[in-house]
Amino acid sequence: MQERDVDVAIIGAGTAGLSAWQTARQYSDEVVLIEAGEPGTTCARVGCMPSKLLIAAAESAHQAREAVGFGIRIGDLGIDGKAVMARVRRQRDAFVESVLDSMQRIEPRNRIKGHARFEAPHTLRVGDDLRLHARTIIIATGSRPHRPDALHPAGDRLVDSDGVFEWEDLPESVAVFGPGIVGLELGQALARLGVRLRMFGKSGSLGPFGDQALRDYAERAFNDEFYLDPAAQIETIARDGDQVAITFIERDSGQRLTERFDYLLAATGRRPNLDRLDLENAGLALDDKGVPFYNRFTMQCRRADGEGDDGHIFIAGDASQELPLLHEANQQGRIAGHNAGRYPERRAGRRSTPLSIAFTDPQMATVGLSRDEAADRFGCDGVAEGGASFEDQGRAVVMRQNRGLMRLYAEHGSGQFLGAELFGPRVEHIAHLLAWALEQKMGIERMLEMPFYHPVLEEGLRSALRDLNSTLLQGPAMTERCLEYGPGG
Ligand SMILES: Cc1cc2nc3c(=O)[nH]c(=O)nc-3n(C[C@H](O)[C@H](O)[C@H](O)COP(=O)(O)OP(=O)(O)OC[C@H]3O[C@@H](n4cnc5c(N)ncnc54)[C@H](O)[C@@H]3O)c2cc1C
Ligand SMILES: NC(=O)c1ccc[n+]([C@@H]2O[C@H](COP(=O)([O-])OP(=O)(O)OC[C@H]3O[C@@H](n4cnc5c(N)ncnc54)[C@H](O)[C@@H]3O)[C@@H](O)[C@H]2O)c1
Repeated sequence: MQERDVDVAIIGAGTAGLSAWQTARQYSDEVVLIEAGEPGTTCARVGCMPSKLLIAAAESAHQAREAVGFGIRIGDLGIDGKAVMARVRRQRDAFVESVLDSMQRIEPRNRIKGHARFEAPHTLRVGDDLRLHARTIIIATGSRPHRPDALHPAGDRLVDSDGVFEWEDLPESVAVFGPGIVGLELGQALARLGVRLRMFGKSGSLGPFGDQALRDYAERAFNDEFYLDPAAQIETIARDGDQVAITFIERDSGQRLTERFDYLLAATGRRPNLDRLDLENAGLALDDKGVPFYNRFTMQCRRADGEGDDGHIFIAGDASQELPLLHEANQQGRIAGHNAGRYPERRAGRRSTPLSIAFTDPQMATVGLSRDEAADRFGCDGVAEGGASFEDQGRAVVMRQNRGLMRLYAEHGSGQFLGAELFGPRVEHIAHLLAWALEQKMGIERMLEMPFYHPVLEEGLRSALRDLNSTLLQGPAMTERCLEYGPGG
């Protein structure tokens, strides 16, 4: 058994692990990055990038179909599934390659291949042949798709998001289980690429929305394109020839139907990769799901033997189960890297405004506090709500993308902006403006003083802000758009 002493050992070479390495390396030459699987990060291999590549192809098909609404005839639409998947995989490989290139900056002796697990609080066993003694350790092991037992009867026809990007051709049909962000992004893209699709959820949840009005609106909008039942009644799932047969109660007719699909796509959430780390040897306090308690400003895990969070083990990225998003993994990795590098000194890192965007059409986004979180913090009477529809918004009408709704929350009295849920065309941009406004701690009146061009989608945001301002009793209600701001403004 080879033994080695290091200053910082980072488990997992994903986005969080790489950003942790980059920062911890500023403090020591002895910072090792351990990777058990294929390097290249979840984001580039099976996450953000390949999913957006599939969505881009689907958008193109959708625009071609929609062109007729502008008086433009394109003729018969042909979708070459093999070519679509070839481009997805080719571009995906290029993104992975760029990550691998940047990893070359890490000295080979500090890149360790193998599965790491704890033998003791300061000792990691990597594979069969290496034992590492580390002054500090960062857990950046990411997450993996969860496949509930109920879906296992689908056998080898059961895939998850990792499997989709290995397809060499588009299937004829897919049943998607889970209308979360992964299910909606991939499901809508597949439907737009001509795949026969049904989407089944459980308990009524839909994407990231907490606001019932947005959930209802989004459910209707998606159902215009493909079958979606967020609270589905599934009776049986069985392997049938080369397919999977699903018996379910159809949402509107109440009929019992049995349909066959090429694949059952499990988009039923993700679980942190903490179960094979032998965390019981790490001396950490764990919650009932086995996730370490940690301080979100230092990313320092709490020791099992005390109340404090002053241990030498840190956590970052999807493994922390806080907000499984790329920019969060990056930020958490940076904080963990700095604190592990300069341990035992520690500093609180900066955590930015919560921001999440689903690349569906219309897009879904959440910023800052949800309505329930705002009510918990300020009391129900302390929170004002306002909103606007995209249905009559000028620029959205021009583009034939006038579907969607915005809900904004602010604090009564101060007029402080608190958060928003958005469903609408390209709301990724409005979500960023709102996140930046939150970072600046802006009030609704000040946000209304910002410039708004004409005609742009952001004028819809102005309508929502006006509505919220009048609920706050800080300004007049919006009466008629055109009179004040020009058509649709
Ligand atoms: C389909 C999909 C689409 C997504 N789209 C977006 C998006 O558009 N925008 C966005 O912000 N986020 C998106 N995400 C989420 C985003 O990809 C993740 O939040 C992010 O990649 C997490 O990074 P990470 O470093 O925590 O984990 P990872 O990149 O998964 O890295 C963890 C690494 O640890 C390794 N590892 C695990 N256990 C061990 C061990 N014991 N020993 C050694 N190595 C180990 C793993 O092999 C892995 O390489 C998407 C996710 C999915 C699945
Ligand atoms: N655009 C993005 O930023 C993006 C894209 C994809 C993923 N992500 C990240 O990945 C995380 C995981 O996404 P996800 O969609 O896999 O998980 P999720 O937890 O958001 O959604 C899972 C969905 O599956 C449903 N579900 C659970 N068990 C089920 C069952 N047996 N049958 C039917 N439905 C079931 C849940 O009710 C929920 O609606 C997200 O929270 C997000 O942070 C981000």
